[in-house]
This record gives sequence, structure tokens and C-alpha cells, in this order.
Amino acid sequence: MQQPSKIQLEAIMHGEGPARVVAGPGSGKTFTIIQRIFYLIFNRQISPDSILTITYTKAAAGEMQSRFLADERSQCLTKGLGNVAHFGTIHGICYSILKERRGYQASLTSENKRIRIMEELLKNRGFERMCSAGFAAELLSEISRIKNGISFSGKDFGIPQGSLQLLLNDYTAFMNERGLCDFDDLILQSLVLLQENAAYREKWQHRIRYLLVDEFQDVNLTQYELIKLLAGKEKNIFVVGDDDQSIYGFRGSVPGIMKRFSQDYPEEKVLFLTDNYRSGERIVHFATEVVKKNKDRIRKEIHAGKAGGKIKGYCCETRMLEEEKLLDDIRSLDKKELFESAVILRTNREAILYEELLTKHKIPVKRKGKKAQNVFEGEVAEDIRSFLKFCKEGEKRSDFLRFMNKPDRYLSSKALLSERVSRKEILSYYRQNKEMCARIETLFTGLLLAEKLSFSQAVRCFRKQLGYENYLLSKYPGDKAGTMKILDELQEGCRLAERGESVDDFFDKMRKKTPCEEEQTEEGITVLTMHAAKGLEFQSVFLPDLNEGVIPDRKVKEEKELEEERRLLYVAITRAREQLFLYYTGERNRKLTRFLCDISLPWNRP
Ligand SMILES: Nc1ncnc2c1ncn2[C@@H]1O[C@H](COP(=O)(O)OP(=O)(O)OP(=O)(O)O)[C@@H](O)[C@H]1O
Repeated sequence: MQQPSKIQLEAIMHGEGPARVVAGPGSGKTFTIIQRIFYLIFNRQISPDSILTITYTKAAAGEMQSRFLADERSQCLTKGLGNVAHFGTIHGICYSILKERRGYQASLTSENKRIRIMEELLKNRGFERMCSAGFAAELLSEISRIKNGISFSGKDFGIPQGSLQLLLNDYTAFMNERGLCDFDDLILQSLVLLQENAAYREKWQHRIRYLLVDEFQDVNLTQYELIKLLAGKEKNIFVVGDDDQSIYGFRGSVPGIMKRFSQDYPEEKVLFLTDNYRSGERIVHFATEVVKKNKDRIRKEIHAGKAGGKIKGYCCETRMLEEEKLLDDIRSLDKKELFESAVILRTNREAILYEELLTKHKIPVKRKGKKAQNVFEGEVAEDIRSFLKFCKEGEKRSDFLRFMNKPDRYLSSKALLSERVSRKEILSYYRQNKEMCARIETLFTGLLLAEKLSFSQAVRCFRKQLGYENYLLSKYPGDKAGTMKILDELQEGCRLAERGESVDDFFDKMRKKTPCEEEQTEEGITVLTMHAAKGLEFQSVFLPDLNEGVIPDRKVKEEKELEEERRLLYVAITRAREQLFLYYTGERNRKLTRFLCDISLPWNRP
């Protein structure tokens, strides 16, 4: 078995009271937490049932639990005491806190459903033109900031500031009236419940005698308040985190939370886990050079536990040369190395494009545990739903607005004079413009036809005859296969509609069918985003597109946000065990990311 280092041992054997472990990447945080749980159970005779470990994601909780159960010491626990330690996310714990309380019946609303609700509320307030899933998601993230007491981000949403507050009120009223709640509500409601109900609070404090928190740097302030309440007067709270890996600012986390803990618990024990067991020395030094430019951080010296580590940087004249060099480098790996390597990108969309590039060049890509998408959820499904509702159920203005300019027909909402859309009215509005009139006639011919067709045939008409398929293909040029797959599955799925069934009922029914997890885990190189790479490690890591505008993202301007972008790059770099490959392009005067500009590294031309 792996032997803990002296400092890890000190953390593992910490007794009572608050402790804060400031750790670097690859320093064995998970290992330390698991060993501490065993220490508490076997050396301090703490009942496993009263130990709770909070992780940031469900996947991390599952991973930690299986590592705990894989240790043979856990076997005698299940046999002997009949209970085990608990692992869960903060949302999971809050759900239990609320559920146990008699009468609590709120049902948790999925992200997709929240987006649909927000779209509806936007329409009700007269913002039809701005209504899209992306815009609704951005507003919801702002609402989340407000609910968590974080100041307004300053983003310009193109709507008056007062309207944002109105939308927040609408959203709260909508959720309350229907007994719905979202992830923020889970935390806020649990917090209020525990604050107001002393007996219930004490019951939970008594139940959780030892609280361990992983990835503490990503906890937001409301979550932190709740964690403090659970820790209660005994304060047996053990938090582990790396402020340099705080990358969830958009969910309200702040790297300063690690410092805040020490203000709230001045009697804390502080320990620094600074030996990196994962990466070769050169990679550790390089990563440190990158992150140390951030001002808002706890200073720490990370030491490499292993010698070596290879870093190669390439400045490519064109995007095409960059892709070719990346492909060549990946091809130079043997099969085993390939399966243990990853290409890491800034955004999801880029990850999809790179996955496609590799597949096109016959490089196997791993799709591990990826959740199959329910095609009846999302933007495309919403467009199709509006189209079907319009054709089959009353030609409503709000439905028409959603699809009328997909593809762009240059139709203005001003041409829609009444709640029920009339072809005549629109034609009369554009009577001076022959081209527009021809376009409108073509659209309405298709709509009239679709009215008489089955759901599935109508979807086909929308795709092919009315140009929706080509519109999507030009919107997502890099994801042709994905777009066609969604459209095919939606069209096929619509065959399941029953005679006389309303469009909304049918879509709701189809949305409830949970898609199964993709069973096979193909062997190949992993392609993922910087956010998703957190907590993972790979033998070789490839980082393409290290250009200004990509990282930092072109929208990011403020110093605080720039520091978070730098941390993202740090997370990506520190995933590499042995080899790190970096690429950027100088095409059309594009520049290397500012985060690497002043770090000495030979940038070779391929
Ligand atoms: N004392 C030790 N001796 C040898 N190897 C160790 C020791 N502690 C941890 N390791 C190894 O170091 C690697 C990193 O550990 P772990 O994944 O727990 O790091 P982490 O701190 O959670 O990393 P990160 O925050 O970067 O995701 C693992 O392969 C682990 O087995």
C-alpha cells in the first residue's frame, strides 16, 4: 500500500477541531481524505455513520466511495458494524435535509426545464426576439448570483436593469406556485430551515460529528454558511482545497474562501500538501511559473516528487499546420500511451470539433461515461415543438417568432400584428417588397402542408422543405454528424405520437424517457474541456489553440476573471504526468496567450 508522507500523515491524524489543508495539484488530496476516514474509525473509534465527506460533483463522490470500499479495511466495517461512512455532494445533503422534514414536497427542476421556464417568462415580458436557450441560461446564471448574494456581474444583457429584477421575481413566483425548486433553492432553503429550527439543526449536527470537505476552493458563500452550520459548535471540520484550482467563478465560488475559513476558525490547524506526486519536475516548474502571476492566491512552493517531464511548444503558421502537427504528435504515441492521454480544450464546442477531427483521421477517441442526450430536450427540440404547435394548434404568435427566421427570412416581429398569425397581414405589411412576399408565400405553403401531415412527416417538411436543416448545418459547421443525428432521432421519435395527442403532452412524455448511459467505453485518447479535466490525470496532455481570444476567452476583460482563466490553464497543464504538448497559431496575426508569453520556452516551428 502507498505510504503517506510525513505531512499527509499529520493531516490524516489531525484530531478534533477545524483543519484546513492547502494542497497543490497531484499532492494526494483524495488519498489523504480516505486515509483520514479510516483513521477516525479505527484509531479514534468514531462511528462511520457520523462521518460525512462532501465532494463537488456526484462523480467525485462515487469515485471516492469506490476507493474507500476498495480498501480491505472497509470490508470488516460492512461485516462488523453494518454501516459505512457517507459521501455526497452538498446538493445531495441538502436534499436529505429538506426531504426528511415532514411536508416538504418541492421537486427539483432540471437545467433544461429551467431554461424553458425562463424562455416563457421572457416572452411574457415582451422579450421574444431575445428568446433563446443560450440567453435564458445566461440570465439564469445571473439570477443564481443574485440569489447567492453575489453582486451583479455587470454583464450587458441588452435589457433594462430593472427588467432583470422583474424576471427574477417572475421566476421565483413561477417556481413557488408550482412547488418547484432549483439547485440554489436547495441550499438556500436548507440554510433557512437549519437557521430557524434549532432542534432540527442540532439533530443534524449530532448526526454529522466529523465533516470533511474536498475541493473546498469551489464552495460558494451560501454553501459555506451551510457547511459552517453543519459543523456546529464541535467544529470538527476538515477542509481540503487548492485555491489555484478554483475555476467555478460563474457558479459563485471565490478563491478567497480558503482565507475566509482561517478568519472564521482562527484556532484552525493549517497544513500544506505541496509535494506533487503526479507530474515530472519540468511540468511542475512550468505550471508554477504560469500560476504564480496571479495576485489573489495563497503563496505556496510546489515540489516535484518525480524527476523529468517533457514539454514541447509549437508555433504554427496556420491553423491547418497546427492540426497536422497535433495529429502527428498523437500518432507518435504507442497504443498504451494513446489510451492514457488527453486533448484538453477551453470550451465544449472546441472539444466537439477536435473529437471530430481525430475521428476523421482515424484516431480512436474515448467517450467515457458520456450521457446520451435526450433529443427531446434542447434548442432544436424547442424549435420543432414551436413549429408543430403553430401548424397544429392555433398559429400562435409566440410559436411563430421562435422559428420564423430559422433560416433567416428577414421577417420582423412588427409584421405580426395580432396574437394569431395571419399570412394576409404579413403580406400586407411587406406589400412593397416582392422578394419578401415570395419568401412569405413559400413559408406558408410549407406550413399549410405540415398542418395535414403526421408529426414525423411535418418535422421532415420543416427540415427539408423549409430549410431548417441547412440553417442548422451552417450554424454548426463543425458538427455536421451531430446535427444530423439529432434531427434524425427527433423525426423518428415523433412517430411515437398518438392520434389526438397534443404537442406539449407528447414532448413532455418523450422528455421523461431518460436516455440510457452509453454503455461502451471505447478505448482511445480522451478529448475534454479544461473544466471537465479537473481531478483527472493523463500520461501525455495536448493543449492546442493556446491563442489570445481562446484562453483567455475574448469576452473576459476584468482582472478577477482573467485570473480564473489563468487557473483554468493551470488545471489543464497539471493533468500531465510525463509529457505536455503546447500549440498556438500565428495565422492572421493571432497571438500566443498572454499567460505563456513571458515564460521561457522554445516555441518550435513544425
Ligand atoms: N504519499 C504518496 N506516495 C506516492 N504517491 C502518492 C502519494 N500520495 C498520492 N500519491 C499519488 O499521486 C497522484 C495524485 O494523487 P491525487 O489524485 O489524490 O491528487 P489530488 O491532490 O487529488 O490532485 P488534483 O487536485 O491535481 O486533482 C496519485 O496517482 C496518487 O496515487
